[in-house]
Formats: sequence, C-alpha cells, structure tokens
Amino acid sequence: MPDARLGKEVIASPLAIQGLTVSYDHRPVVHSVDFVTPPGSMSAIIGPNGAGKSSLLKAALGITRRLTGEVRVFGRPFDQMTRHVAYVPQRNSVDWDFPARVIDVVAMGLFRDLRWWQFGGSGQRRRAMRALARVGMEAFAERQIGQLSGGQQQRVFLARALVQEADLTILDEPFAGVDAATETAIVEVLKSLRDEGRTLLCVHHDLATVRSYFDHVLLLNVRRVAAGPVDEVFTEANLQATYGGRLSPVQLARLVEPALAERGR
Ligand SMILES: Nc1ncnc2c1ncn2[C@@H]1O[C@H](COP(=O)(O)OP(=O)(O)OP(=O)(O)O)[C@@H](O)[C@H]1O
Repeated sequence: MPDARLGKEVIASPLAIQGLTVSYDHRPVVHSVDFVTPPGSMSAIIGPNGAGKSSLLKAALGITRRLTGEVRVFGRPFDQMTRHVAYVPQRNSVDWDFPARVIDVVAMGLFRDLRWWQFGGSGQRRRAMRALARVGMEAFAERQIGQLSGGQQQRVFLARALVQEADLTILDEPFAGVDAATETAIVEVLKSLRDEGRTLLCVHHDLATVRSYFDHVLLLNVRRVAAGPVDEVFTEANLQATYGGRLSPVQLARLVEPALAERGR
C-alpha cells in the first residue's frame, strides 16, 4: 500500500521526488529537490551541463544509492514498481558494436515480464515488430545494431521502451545527435504515448523546442530553480537563474516569447 504519510498528489503521481539530494564524495550535485510529474504529462528536465540532470534520473531509477530524500513511483518505492517504468538511456552510453539484431534488442524490453520458458516465442516477435513499426524501423528488424545510424539507433531504443507499455517512460536526451526528421518522428511517438495517458520525462537541452514539445518543466541547477507548467515556469527570470545569467537578452526573448520575437523582425 502507498505510504499514508504522503499527500494525495504524491500517491497519484507517476514520479514524486521529495527533498532529494545526490552527493559524490560528500559534494551534493543535486540538492534538496522536490519534483512531481503529473499523470499523462510530458515533462522536461532543463539545466546547464553539470546541473545534476542525469544524477537526478539515476536516483529516480534506483541506479545510484548515493542519495537522501524520497523517490516514489505511483506512491511506492521504485523497487516495487519497475514493471511500470521504461528507461531510454543516452545513446552514447551503450556499446553498439555488441553483436545483436535489432529485433532482439527490442524484444529484450519484454524479458522482465517473461518466464525463461517463454523466451523466443512468436508473440514476443509480434510485439517487438509492432513497436518497430511505430518508430518506422520494421524494415531493419534483422540488421545488426552496429550497422545503424545514430538516429536509427535512437528509434530502436525507443521501440525497446515501447514494448514495455510502461506507464512512466524516462528518457535521457532522446534527441541528442539525431536529424530533424528523426526528432520529429520521436516527438510524435512520445506525444501519442502522452495522449494515451502515459507519462514521459526527458532530459532535454534544446531550449528552443521546450514550448512545443513539453507541457511541464523542471529547471535545475543543482537546486530546483522552478517547476510546473511550461506556460508559468519557462520565464526569462527563471531561465537566467538556471543558466547563471549566461543567456543573452535576444536569446531569451526568442525562447520565452517566440511569437513576439517573430513579429519584431
Ligand atoms: N560517478 C560520479 N562520481 C563523481 N562525480 C560525478 C559522478 N557522476 C556525475 N558526477 C558529477 O556530478 C555533477 C552532475 O553531473 P550530471 O551528469 O548529473 O549532470 P548533467 O546535468 O546531467 O550534465 P550534462 O548536461 O553535462 O549531461 C557533475 O559535476 C559531474 O562531474
């Protein structure tokens, strides 16, 4: 049962982080962060290099134990909820030279749901092929993963998360190093998942696309600068605070009020 001490918002939330501090060698790289993702939302974690974005994700996923504070997935500890969470790591964190076919990598997303005698069944292959079709990669099913382009690799990773049919999907920089067409394709898939009521949380670096891709945002620079709906939180003052005043007034105007910047040309 969910912890009765926690508020209703935390119990209903796909991911609720309270007072989270992550430290390496006694140095906090994430400090006292509170953050709640609303159900059926697409949220971005934004912040400069070294702001603690990946460390926060690792804490949320139970990958690092160097933390204090509380992380709850639908009101429960992550360990009890792993079936409900899919994770798409950074593409460059994986050895793509490992000999494996695309279809096998995608089907691996199903393994935690299966008993050993169910491995290799035709049902799994069908589910993996459906996921590959959703990201436009069914023609590559038999290819070795080492023969794919960066954008194709990212689509395969997304397909691997899709077969899990998770309620919460966490993605670490899903658009890093992909071309515009692949980025658009990935965004469409993510938005369709959100429209099905699923929740997505992405580490994201491109400030220019925050407004069109996401509905909620966490601005992070070791500490939480602000969090909430993009319309309320993605403001000039909050961006300056997050990036330590390193964005020029022109950059800020374009990011915060793109329509106004367009008209002023
Ligand atoms: N395993 C580790 N041991 C020691 N320090 C670490 C470790 N992992 C990360 N750090 C440090 O923690 C800080 C936050 O790193 P993190 O990777 O979480 O930031 P980030 O916001 O994801 O950065 P980027 O945008 O560059 O990916 C950095 O100063 C980094 O050097």
